[in-house]
Amino acid sequence: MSAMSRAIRACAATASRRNLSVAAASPKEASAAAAAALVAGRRGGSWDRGEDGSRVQWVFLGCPGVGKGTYAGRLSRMLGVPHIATGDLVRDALASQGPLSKQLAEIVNHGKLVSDEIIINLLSKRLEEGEENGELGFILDGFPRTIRQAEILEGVTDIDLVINLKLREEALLAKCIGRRKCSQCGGNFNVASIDIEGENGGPRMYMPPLLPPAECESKLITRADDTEEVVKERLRVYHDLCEPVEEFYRARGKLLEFNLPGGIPESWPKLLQALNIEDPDNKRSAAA
Ligand SMILES: Nc1ncnc2c1ncn2[C@@H]1O[C@H](COP(=O)(O)OP(=O)(O)O)[C@@H](O)[C@H]1O
Repeated sequence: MSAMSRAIRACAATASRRNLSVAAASPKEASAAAAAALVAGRRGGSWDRGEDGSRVQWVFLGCPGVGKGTYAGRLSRMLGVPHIATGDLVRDALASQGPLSKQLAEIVNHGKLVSDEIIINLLSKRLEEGEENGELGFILDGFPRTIRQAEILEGVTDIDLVINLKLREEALLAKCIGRRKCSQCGGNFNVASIDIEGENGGPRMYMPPLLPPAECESKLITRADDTEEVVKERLRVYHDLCEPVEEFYRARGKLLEFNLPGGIPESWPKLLQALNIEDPDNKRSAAA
């Protein structure tokens, strides 16, 4: 049995143990309206884990630097489902110094995609661990990234919704290069200050830096693949290999396109609105 088929079997076994069904028939037509209706009609507008055992099984798509990790992480904490980022799984494997580590460094530090086999193995393992810990549902970030990965996922799970985050290309490179992480507390920051003129009379886009607190300042690290050259290659790879995945889900009526209007304070409430999730900050201020 090939590594790939073992991985598919592992993925399929995980899915069936988790009682996931094979994707139900979905509308054939590409349509943002279909995705919007999907969001609006879902459990009376609530995405909380339902009493019927239904749960969030979402995917985040989007170019490097768009903010998938930030928004997927926030939603995961809000909805109580795990945020599974395949980039993090890859970085953990890289840091582990195991036999895979050297092979991965060669690929990742050149901005290329890891093979479908490796990534599905890492993901299957992560899902199995989650299952052992009683996890339900997931928000996937950075997977699927190829049509083959999307087909495998579609064969073993019923993805509810795919959120495609979009940001103007000029901002993406600056955002990647500006990323910093505190090596001690793990906090994510960004030193880039983005201020771009509006397109065709549209609004100007301002994204202020997200600076670290003083105690983190001397402990900041930059990802090895966040150099200008590697980010440009990652963006190229995204357009070539990952953009067709957007079309894959668009054709199944699962894609919700979301254009980020600016930084987190501006974008987060609008994203919640697009997802038909009540903003807990509004709830709190209404109750006060
Ligand atoms: N689904 C995937 N398929 C193949 N490679 C992946 C996948 N997810 C992550 N990787 C590898 O890990 C790297 C980092 O991923 P990620 O943190 O998601 O970066 P990005 O900021 O480019 O979205 C990618 O450049 C790629 O080498």
